[in-house]
Amino acid sequence: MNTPNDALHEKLRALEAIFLQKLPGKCEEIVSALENLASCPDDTGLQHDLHRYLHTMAGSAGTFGFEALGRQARVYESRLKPWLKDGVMPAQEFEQFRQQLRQYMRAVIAGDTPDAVPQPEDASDMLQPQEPVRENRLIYLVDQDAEQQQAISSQLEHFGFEVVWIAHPRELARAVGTRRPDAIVIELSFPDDQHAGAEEIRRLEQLQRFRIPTIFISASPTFASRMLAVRAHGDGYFTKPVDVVGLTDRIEALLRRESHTGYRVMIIDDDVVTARYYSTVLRNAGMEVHLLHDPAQVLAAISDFRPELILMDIYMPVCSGIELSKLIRQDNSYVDIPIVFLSSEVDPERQLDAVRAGADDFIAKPVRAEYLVSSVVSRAERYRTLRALIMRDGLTGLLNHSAIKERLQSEMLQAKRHRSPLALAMIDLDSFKKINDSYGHGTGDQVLRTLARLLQQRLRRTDIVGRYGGEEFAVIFPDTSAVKARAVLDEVRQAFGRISQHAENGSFHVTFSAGIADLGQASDADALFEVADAAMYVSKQTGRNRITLA
Ligand SMILES: Nc1nc2c(ncn2[C@@H]2O[C@H](COP(=O)(O)OP(=O)(O)OP(=O)(O)O)[C@@H](O)[C@H]2O)c(=O)[nH]1
Repeated sequence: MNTPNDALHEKLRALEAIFLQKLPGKCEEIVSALENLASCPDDTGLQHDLHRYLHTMAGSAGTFGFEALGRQARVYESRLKPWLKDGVMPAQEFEQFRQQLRQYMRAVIAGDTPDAVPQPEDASDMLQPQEPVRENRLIYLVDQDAEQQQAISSQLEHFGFEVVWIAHPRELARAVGTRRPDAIVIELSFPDDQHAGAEEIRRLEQLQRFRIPTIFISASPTFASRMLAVRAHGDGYFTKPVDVVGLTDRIEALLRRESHTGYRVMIIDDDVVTARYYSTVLRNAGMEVHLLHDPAQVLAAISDFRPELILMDIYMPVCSGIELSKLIRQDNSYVDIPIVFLSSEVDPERQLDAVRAGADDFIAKPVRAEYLVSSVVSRAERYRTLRALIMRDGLTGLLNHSAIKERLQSEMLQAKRHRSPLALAMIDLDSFKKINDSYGHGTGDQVLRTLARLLQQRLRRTDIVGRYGGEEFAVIFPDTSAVKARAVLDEVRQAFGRISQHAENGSFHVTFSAGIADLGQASDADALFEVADAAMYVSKQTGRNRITLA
């Protein structure tokens, strides 16, 4: 049976085969650039053409296992460089350079070079296959208390989790072996064994050799019991009666931390085969990759794809990578996207130029697949964390007021460009003042978090949810008509109304009112917010707990 690693291996082999097939053509390009230059040695355009071809060869050959060829191309590239700087080519030296390079390229075309047999790096050995993304997150709830099990299950299910109940820790290992859950919620102690929950989790970790995020629940608030959970590598500890909203929060936070992949990476490189090689490696590590071969499209591509990291080559035909980073950095919204040069440039001066132009890092080609993945992950992760701090609302974790406004503006532009529909919903909690007054501000905050999470869970990943103000939320539905958005949001409205909210002095239910506007009803983001807001007020005036189309 084919494993995911076999599949990656096959893809990389296929790309290597394409490189090999194109190699003679690339060598011919170098030879003809060389001959053009020989006929017109003072033409700086021709000098740069030859340099670019050699530079690309130096970077790509090593990547596909032709290490000696890559090294050799780099030697020729560095011999050419001082001439490029001064614009002068000493005739005799150039003639010697020309003879040697031509002879070497002919040998490569004939397959006579020291690395006629490529020894590609085996990227597949370094990468772990990724688990496919599952929409419904699975929780195993190991609990003997039927009443508590019922309360936890029904709340978690409201938030889109699939909950499977397991009556005793001894049944857990078999269940995990059959279907691995995203998280486990387990009682620390069982009547027949005080430590059964903690012990089973430790045993499972040894058996499976991987960690499943685990939260313990217990009647005991003591230091000793908590320590038992710590020693079983528990990620959370809740005492009974369990605060289900807090438990859901903790599970969400744990699962967000686990899924650190999925970063959006844009690769800008005119060398199609090399770019595909890197994209295959990154995709296999769970990232979303957008390949851009034409630098002139960069701003539209960034606005569409919203990369969390840009990898680019320094030498491209239309403009240099350094110029391109300056162009990207001119736009205020893109000053903080990490830009990493992936290039065979070895000249520290040029590397410094790149850093001055706003690059964050420099990865020298050829690069090991494992190194590429870890450099990308660490930079993209930091960017995501910083963005989250700047753009997210502290209470709900949703986009804050300015971020959702900015996002609506860019989504509207994009929708107009692609002639696709878009809807905007404004949502406002009903009689929220009364909830704060009756149950306290803390309980009010809990309700806000509950709605935030429900919206995130029930809507599509592509829908964008923000906290517009106090108890007001906004949802952008890209590619969706207002009528369709109303149908989807109405399901959320009904589900929200069914959730029972808990406070120290009792349980209660909350509803919301909403208004939905359509892209065609306004020309900019501010105006569209106003249209949706006015529709929301109609819902309030006509009895609340309803949705009105503008
Ligand atoms: N707990 C909490 N309350 C907030 C927050 N932001 C705003 N509020 C409260 O939300 C309430 C909004 O009340 P109103 O604007 O009078 O509206 P309402 O009571 O929801 O009534 P309708 O909107 O007419 O259904 C105020 O009491 C605010 O103090 C917050 O971050 N946390």
